[in-house]
Amino acid sequence: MKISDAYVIVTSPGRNFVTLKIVTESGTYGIGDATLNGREMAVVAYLEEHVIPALIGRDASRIEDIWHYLYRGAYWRRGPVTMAAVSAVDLALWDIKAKAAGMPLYQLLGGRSRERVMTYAHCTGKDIEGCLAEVEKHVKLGYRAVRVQAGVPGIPTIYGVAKREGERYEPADSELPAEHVWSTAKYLNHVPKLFAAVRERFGEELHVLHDVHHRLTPIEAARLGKAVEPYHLFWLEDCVPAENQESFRLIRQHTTTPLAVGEVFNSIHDYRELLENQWIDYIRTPLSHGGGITHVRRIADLASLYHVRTGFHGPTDLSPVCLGAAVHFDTWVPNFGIQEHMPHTAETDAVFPHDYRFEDGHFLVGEAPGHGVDIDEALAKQYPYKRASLPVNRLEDGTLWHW
Ligand SMILES: O=C(O)C(=O)C[C@H](O)[C@H](O)CO
Ligand SMILES: [Mg+2]
Repeated sequence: MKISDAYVIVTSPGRNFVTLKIVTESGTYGIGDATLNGREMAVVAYLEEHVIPALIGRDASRIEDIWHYLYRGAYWRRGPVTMAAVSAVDLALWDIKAKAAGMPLYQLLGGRSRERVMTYAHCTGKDIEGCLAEVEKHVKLGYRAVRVQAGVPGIPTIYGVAKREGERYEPADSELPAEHVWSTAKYLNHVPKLFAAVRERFGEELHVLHDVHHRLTPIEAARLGKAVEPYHLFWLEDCVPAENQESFRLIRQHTTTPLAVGEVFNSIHDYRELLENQWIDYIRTPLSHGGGITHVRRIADLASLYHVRTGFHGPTDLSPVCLGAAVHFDTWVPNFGIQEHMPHTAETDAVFPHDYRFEDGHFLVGEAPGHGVDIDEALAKQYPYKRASLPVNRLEDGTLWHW
């Protein structure tokens, strides 16, 4: 099982994706997602300059040892670029191990814990009516859970809302960062009205989620959590920037709205106080940013001690490789909660053939050995990399804020 070759494939079938391919002497190969939205080429450089040369000749079956070699052995630990690279190696090695065992990945992890994986869709509108129309569309498609984000009067562009009605939301929409304007007061006054309208139109059964995208202070987040309690959200996501884990103590003291955190985390250490103090309800770190299966399953196990469940990040800026591996993980992990689902474009799906399926608001895992996702390298070459950046956010007086 010696690693004989490894290389990076960058492709942009509608948006940029970075894929690591690891090949063994026997010809068995695995692929991992190394995409970090807006910072793709930083991960490519880290992989090509520092990781791949050290992988050649190693035993691909020693996943645990290679993980520690890349994490502990690097001296410069953690951080999104490093951990995206480590994650890609880990996902590719689990793919190889499962293929060598002739098993779908979920079997290797411990087998099925459920028949299907509940997903949530993004529903966005420039105003409440537009958003309700999107919810209606997604309920008809079979979704049991929807994330709702609507434009706020007086704020020209806002996180999570598509530029045109009916289009998909794409955050990395310009070569250099676009500048958005933010008003906490306008937002806080508007959001409860959105949820009141959703409950009135769709009743009590639909699971409803919302992403604050790190924009509030702890006391503002506490106010929002309390204000939306009557609409019993499935979760309120990233209500404050979480570098200071202690912030969640205050939020938790004020509200029973469930809290989800962690799409920008990349280590179990980012979660320790949040979990041990039972300040959150869902962990969001995707396999392609949190150190792959080897590390994220440790986070999930720690979370399970505190009744915390998984709700992995699943925007279009994670490739089908990450999503495919996530569907295996979600099928196995005992403390599964929900899986985010933003459908990829047809071009992306063609570059990454896969055997996971979407049906009736759920993902169904495939039975092919490995994680079930491949890359068509010839097709990938037809879509060259294009620089794209995430926006920045400023308060109305010009102060730089959290995007
Ligand atoms: O899907 C979500 O919950 C997000 O917050 C999406 C992020 O904005 C996106 O992944 C940034 O690259
Ligand atoms: Mg989010």
